[in-house]
Amino acid sequence: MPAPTYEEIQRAPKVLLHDHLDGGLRPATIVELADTVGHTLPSTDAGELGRWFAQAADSGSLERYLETFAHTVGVTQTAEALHRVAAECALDLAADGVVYAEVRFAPEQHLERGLTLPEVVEAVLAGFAEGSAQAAVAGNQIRIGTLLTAMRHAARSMEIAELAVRYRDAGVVGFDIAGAEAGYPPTRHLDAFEYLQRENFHFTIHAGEAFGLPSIWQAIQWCGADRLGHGVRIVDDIDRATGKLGRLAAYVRDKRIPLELCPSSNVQTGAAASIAAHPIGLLRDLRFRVTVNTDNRLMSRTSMSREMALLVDAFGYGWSELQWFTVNAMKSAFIPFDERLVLINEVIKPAYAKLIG
Ligand SMILES: O=c1[nH]cnc2c1ncn2[C@H]1C[C@H](O)[C@@H](CO)O1
Ligand SMILES: [Zn+2]
Repeated sequence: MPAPTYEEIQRAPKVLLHDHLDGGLRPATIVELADTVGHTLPSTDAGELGRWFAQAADSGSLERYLETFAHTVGVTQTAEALHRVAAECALDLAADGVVYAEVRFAPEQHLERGLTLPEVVEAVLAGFAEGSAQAAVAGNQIRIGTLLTAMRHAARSMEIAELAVRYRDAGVVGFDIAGAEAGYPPTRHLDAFEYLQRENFHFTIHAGEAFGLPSIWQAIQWCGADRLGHGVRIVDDIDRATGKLGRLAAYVRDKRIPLELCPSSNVQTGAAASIAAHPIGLLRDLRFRVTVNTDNRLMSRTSMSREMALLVDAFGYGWSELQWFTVNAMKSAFIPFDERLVLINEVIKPAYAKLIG
């Protein structure tokens, strides 16, 4: 059977669990928004700006990669701007064939021009709703769940966790912490995670990206994370020659803890040397609960289709592997079980059955 082409992958239903709203702005939108608020950009040409983000993010260091967000966050400080970028995010994902996405952002980073935390959340939720409705009219059905992120270097995680719970019936399906990992362990935010567990809420934690096993161990065994944002460094607990798992890696696999792997992003921040050398190959072979994600479409100049196409090229994957990643992601989503099943049985499986032939 011939390898899936990029165009075919784009038409296939895909599920995305790890995508940052402020890492996915369209370059042309950044230029327009910057103009209206007087924000200075490295370039006011959309093409050049797009290339600048990718190059600046290609630093080999998470800290330097994160510096590029000053521009996307800088131009999204009003309700109108947040609404617009959320709507465009929904449209862009839907046009790429994503049928279910969880998109995250940090409300505390959008308060510079006087918005309150609830106003930030409401603007984004309204933008996702509008973009999803427009996409449906164009024939691309997408459902978007929102994750609220707290910045791990800051001290607002409890407040953001409460905000997420407050909006749980309005489209917020989970919570996360992000930002520089080294020096900011997950247990710094233990009170927020314990609160969320008492509320029967869901959360993922960025862990095992720029820092290794202690971060993953804390995220799971102290904080109770449902999923791992990246988690790629779990390979440090696996003997690559024999495939023998250490106790933490065995626990992650036994418990079917989903890994939100983001291949291109990991190459940019130095967590993997190349796509071909990315641990996703090993982790899939060992049948961890692997999912494929974009992380930041702007900084990585990527999309769900592109991430999958890169894996097809590097590892020779076919439709059955792409379906496996997609079903894994849908099983691991934070929406209710019955709603996940509907998407798996009525959208994903029928489409891949046709592709597999
Ligand atoms: O891959 C990442 N690791 C840690 N933090 C990240 C990553 N991608 C984006 N962020 C940060 C920068 C954003 O401003 C923030 C909220 O989306 O999350
Ligand atoms: Zn991320």
